Amino acid sequence: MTYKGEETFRHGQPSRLGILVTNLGTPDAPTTSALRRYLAEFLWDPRVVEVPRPLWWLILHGVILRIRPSRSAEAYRSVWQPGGSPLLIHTADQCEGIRAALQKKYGDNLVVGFAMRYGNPSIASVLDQMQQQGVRQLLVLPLYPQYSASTSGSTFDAIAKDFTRRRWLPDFRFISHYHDFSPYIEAMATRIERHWAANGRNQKLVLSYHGVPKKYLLRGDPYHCECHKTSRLLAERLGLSADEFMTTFQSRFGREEWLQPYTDETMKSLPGKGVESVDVFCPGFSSDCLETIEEINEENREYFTESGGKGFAYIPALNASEEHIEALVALIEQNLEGWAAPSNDPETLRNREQRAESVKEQLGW
Ligand SMILES: C=CC1=C(C)c2cc3[nH]c(cc4nc(cc5[nH]c(cc1n2)c(C)c5CCC(=O)O)C(CCC(=O)O)=C4C)c(C)c3C=C
Ligand SMILES: [Fe+2]
Ligand SMILES: [Fe+2]
Repeated sequence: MTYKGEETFRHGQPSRLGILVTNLGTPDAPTTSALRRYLAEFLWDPRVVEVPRPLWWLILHGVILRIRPSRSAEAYRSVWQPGGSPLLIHTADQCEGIRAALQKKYGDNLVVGFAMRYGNPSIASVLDQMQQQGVRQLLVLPLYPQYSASTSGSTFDAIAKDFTRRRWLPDFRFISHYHDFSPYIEAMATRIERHWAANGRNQKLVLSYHGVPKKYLLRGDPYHCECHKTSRLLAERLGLSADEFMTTFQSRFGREEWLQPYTDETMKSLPGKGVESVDVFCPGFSSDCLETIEEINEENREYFTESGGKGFAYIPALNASEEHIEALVALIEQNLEGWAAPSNDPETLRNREQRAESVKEQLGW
């Protein structure tokens, strides 16, 4: 076994602080073959589907990967933009926003990159680049406000797996969640209030989160609890009473029970309960993506209006908005505490190189 390292290492090389922003990942193209590749990687992750491997392999390869890729490709085609998948575009913009804000303060001794848990750019490729840039202190921020083993936990696994192949590991910090971080709550409240000021306010605010199987909650995953806490803090900040907002769970996958209430069933039943208009916001999605643009703003809008609902407004995700970037930068800075950006002034680097050379000379190397 040879570990990855840099044979050309020089002591006078700058060392840097790295911020790695990650998200879930998205297919490379809205085609059946690209979706098969993406879904095969995503759905084989044991953090995502907790079914015994041999049985799951048969179901995944025998059934799911034969049917789902072409259906999902069609859905992705409806949201695809000239620059690619919305999730990728927003994540790249967020990374740029964070980089601009942090480099203004810390200079280029701090580097910011983004990677995807599944697909491209891969975590391994971005960590390679960071190693070449001399990153010796690494902070990882998965853009999942609420912790779930299937998302944040899985991202940690991917980093840890990458580290098993490296010789020189950096100092390492990992932000596993930020569901109650007040600048994040404030950014969402600003977004919603601005929407209300421009478009008026509907009868109920529905806060829809991606679901997970109910058994994950029963096995100890804090995701459900963190979603409800985010909703409570947001509602408190907006001054909403209990009947003015609700929390629902979307994107069910497979046949078992997932977290309830389901967003789609809620949209079908609300008009019959006297709720004629809704605003929908998705606090768990840091970027708009297939699950918000197509599933909420197209599918669920249709369920609501076909069931007699009159007004349906989708409030876009935080994306690369100024208030979101500010919140993420505040989160990063809080987690950088005690990590001074390294000093890479030319004189320090020259001195370091000279000291190393004199040690080598003494040893006759
Ligand atoms: C935000 C948190 C997310 C959690 C929790 C989550 C759990 C989860 N997801 C699946 C299955 C699928 N999810 C899909 C898309 C998707 N999921 C998230 C986020 C969370 N998933 C995002 C941001 C996206 C969109 C990606 C994009 O490219 O826009 C898909 C793929 C689409 C499809 O074929 O429907 C699947 C499949 C499971 C099983 C799960 C929890 C166990
Ligand atoms: Fe998902
Ligand atoms: Fe979906």
